[in-house]
Amino acid sequence: MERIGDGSSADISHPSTTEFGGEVPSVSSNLFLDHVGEVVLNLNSDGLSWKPVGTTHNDMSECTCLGIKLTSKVETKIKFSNIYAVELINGGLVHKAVLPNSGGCLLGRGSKMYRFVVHGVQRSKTNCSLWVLATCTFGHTDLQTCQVWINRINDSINKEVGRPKNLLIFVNPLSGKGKGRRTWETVAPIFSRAKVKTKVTVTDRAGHAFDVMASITDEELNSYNGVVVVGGDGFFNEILNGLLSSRHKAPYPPAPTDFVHLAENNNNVYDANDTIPETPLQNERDPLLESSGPSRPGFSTCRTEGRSCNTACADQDSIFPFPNENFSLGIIPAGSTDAIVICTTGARDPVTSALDIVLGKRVCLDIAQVVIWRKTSSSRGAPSVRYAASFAGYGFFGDVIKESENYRWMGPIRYDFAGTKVFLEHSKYEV
Ligand SMILES: Nc1ncnc2c1ncn2[C@@H]1O[C@H](COP(=O)(O)OP(=O)(O)OP(=O)(O)O)[C@@H](O)[C@H]1O
Repeated sequence: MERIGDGSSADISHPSTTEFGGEVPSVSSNLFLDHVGEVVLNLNSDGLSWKPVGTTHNDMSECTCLGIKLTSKVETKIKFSNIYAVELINGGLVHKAVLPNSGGCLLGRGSKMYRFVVHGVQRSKTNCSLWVLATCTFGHTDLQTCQVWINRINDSINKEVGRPKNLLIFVNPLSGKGKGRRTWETVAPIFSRAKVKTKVTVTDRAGHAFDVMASITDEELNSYNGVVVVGGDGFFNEILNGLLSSRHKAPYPPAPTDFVHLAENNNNVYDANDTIPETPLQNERDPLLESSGPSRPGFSTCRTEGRSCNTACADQDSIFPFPNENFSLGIIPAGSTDAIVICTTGARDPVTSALDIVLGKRVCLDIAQVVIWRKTSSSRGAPSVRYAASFAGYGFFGDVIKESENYRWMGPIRYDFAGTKVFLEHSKYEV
């Protein structure tokens, strides 16, 4: 056990480090906790815990830190997996504590303190799918003590696996009712606090993000830990298609029989499995493309040892040359429907999504591949391929989406309006 402090009366310490079998040595100090008073703060391999000092059985008044009700006798804990940042803030007076130990030995009344904030998350009490921000401010009269704590906490959170360091962000300013940019401005401080580098592109037209994703080199893409979409389902699918269109290689499914007949009549028989060229890795099993699902072309849910991931994982029949195992896709909801976010996080909350991303929380995502065979003899060559993460529409649904674009100014209600209009047109669709 290592004691960090300046040797003030309450901080009398015999600096020592307890280290078991290479584990993170636990550290302990007396610090001042905003709104609580003097506490003994401990750091161990799992996280932080603290307990108020100098209280008696009668001192059972309550206060709140990290949104948790504290009584003077209760030890409070937060795991490193739920901490995303720690930072030194301007010195100044700590808030007068609620607990009677506020006038403890660490601090004379009105003393100036150096302070650091631990930024964490916790589940909302009213909706367990939501993260809420939770902060805790610790103080000490000695700057060096604060700095040592900041470094120790940073060392520990940097060891958390799967957290991104560098992200490519696309913002659709017209998402929903034009709230993409505002949504990004709301969550951007979470990324900067967590020291995640971001390269932000605000699109200037439909198809802009597709073009960037389709043309970016694998080398550049792999300098990022993932792509984050600030927008709705349509925008996410656009980026997904840009990402996969030139990178996902897999045999096509068999062509429909009517297509084959029609093609034969035109003396133009295509072999549906006459697949996409340039698949040099076809038979080489990429160690990053583990799958637990049945062998079929395309993407499937995957599980890696002891955890799930939301990186699109291809089966052995398909090639998805991503050297970066941790490459992930993220969405911060700003759209009209946001079905993908609701399905993957259980909530439609930009802050929850941003926190999931900086904390490296992942979930698998199935991707559907839609192959559109062309029927004209002039269209020999690869069929048209699309990818979808939430749904693929044809006929009535396709018409509704197309029509709804004329009423984007209405916001989400445009789908109801366009749906009614297209329904009343009473079109027929061949399937
Ligand atoms: N700058 C832009 N100007 C016009 N259209 C854009 C721009 N950027 C992206 N788009 C297009 O806007 C379409 C819809 O965007 P998005 O999915 O973000 O919002 P939404 O349609 O309101 O939400 P949802 O898809 O959840 O219903 C996307 O298909 C995308 O191609």
